Amino acid sequence: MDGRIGTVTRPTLEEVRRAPKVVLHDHLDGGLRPATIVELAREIGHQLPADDAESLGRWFAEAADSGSLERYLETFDHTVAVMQTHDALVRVAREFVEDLVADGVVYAEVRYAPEQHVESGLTLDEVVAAVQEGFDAAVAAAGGRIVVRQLLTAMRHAARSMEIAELAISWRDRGVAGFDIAGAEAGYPPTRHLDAFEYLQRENSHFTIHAGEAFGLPSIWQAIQWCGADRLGHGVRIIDDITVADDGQVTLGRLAAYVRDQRIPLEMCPSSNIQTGAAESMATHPIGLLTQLRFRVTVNTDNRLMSSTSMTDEMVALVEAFDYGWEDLRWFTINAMKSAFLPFDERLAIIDEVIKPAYEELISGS
Ligand SMILES: O=c1[nH]cnc2c1ncn2[C@H]1C[C@H](O)[C@@H](CO)O1
Ligand SMILES: [Zn+2]
Repeated sequence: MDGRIGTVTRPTLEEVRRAPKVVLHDHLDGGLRPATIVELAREIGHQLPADDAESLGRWFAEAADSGSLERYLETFDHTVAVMQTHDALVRVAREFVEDLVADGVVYAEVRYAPEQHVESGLTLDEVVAAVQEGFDAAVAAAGGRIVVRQLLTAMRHAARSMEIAELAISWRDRGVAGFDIAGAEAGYPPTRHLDAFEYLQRENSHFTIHAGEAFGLPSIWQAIQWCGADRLGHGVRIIDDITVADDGQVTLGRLAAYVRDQRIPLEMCPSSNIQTGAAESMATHPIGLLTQLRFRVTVNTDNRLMSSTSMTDEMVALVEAFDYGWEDLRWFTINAMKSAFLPFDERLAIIDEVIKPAYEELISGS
């Protein structure tokens, strides 16, 4: 494919890979290299559903393609199992960032739940330190081509969110930019963790909440209006508060209007949504309408291993589904950088010095 459709030039896979990209929603335990899982599992005697890297990669993609968030989440048992020691965490974190660099990502917020990595005796603090060590090594090796921050996730079915929020604050100047809750959404509303969110607000910290993925508007409403989320993880179901009449007239309900008016960032993860049943297909994914309505849409991978994807692949899939061009990809990228949990001057520097000049060149050359 040479990228030309009629007279319009479509961004090609290789061009998109070279373009600077920003990811705000990418799980550390959802982005291991299959070959690394095989090696680490062998070291600790963990039984995997496949023995070689290629079949294991395929197994993850197929098992995660289940149409249900709960079943999708079961696949993490195998990644979390091999991430229980200092050395394993350092390695996984280092390789994760190496893969982001190779994919052209210039800024990443990487999340995981420290409470899931203490089975072999590491403390929560040691878990965060090991991940940071891996990130630092890969960032140094990349020579400044990427900036990476951790987001600490608490599992919504568990009861350790306050502890994890305190951990995020204790690491706030050492690589941790914020907090999140994840896991099964139905039955576990965000308000269960209100004390943690209120604590973070009092600390002038930042957090995002997985909401509006496997459950609808009440989850989004609670995340924003009760818990004070800065961003929404997924947020796809905000579409339930938008009506499009036969004549194309669009009406926003009060919650959708609030999300758009307040420029609340939506961390959209199209491929993941198709696997968990939150969206039917790329072509019908709500990201199309939400982009058209100028919500603050960002594009993310969620779990590169389970969705067998990358930032480049997500962008290219959107280009193919919605005929997006460079201006659209730049808009997604700047939206994401504006929404990062990084100080304003640092966000601006990446937008002005890295993102804009690169897209300017891509746009003028297309
Ligand atoms: O998309 C998701 N929704 C809810 N939970 C998720 C999603 N992707 C990953 N997780 C869970 C499984 C991981 O073990 C955990 C921490 O990264 O977060
Ligand atoms: Zn997620």
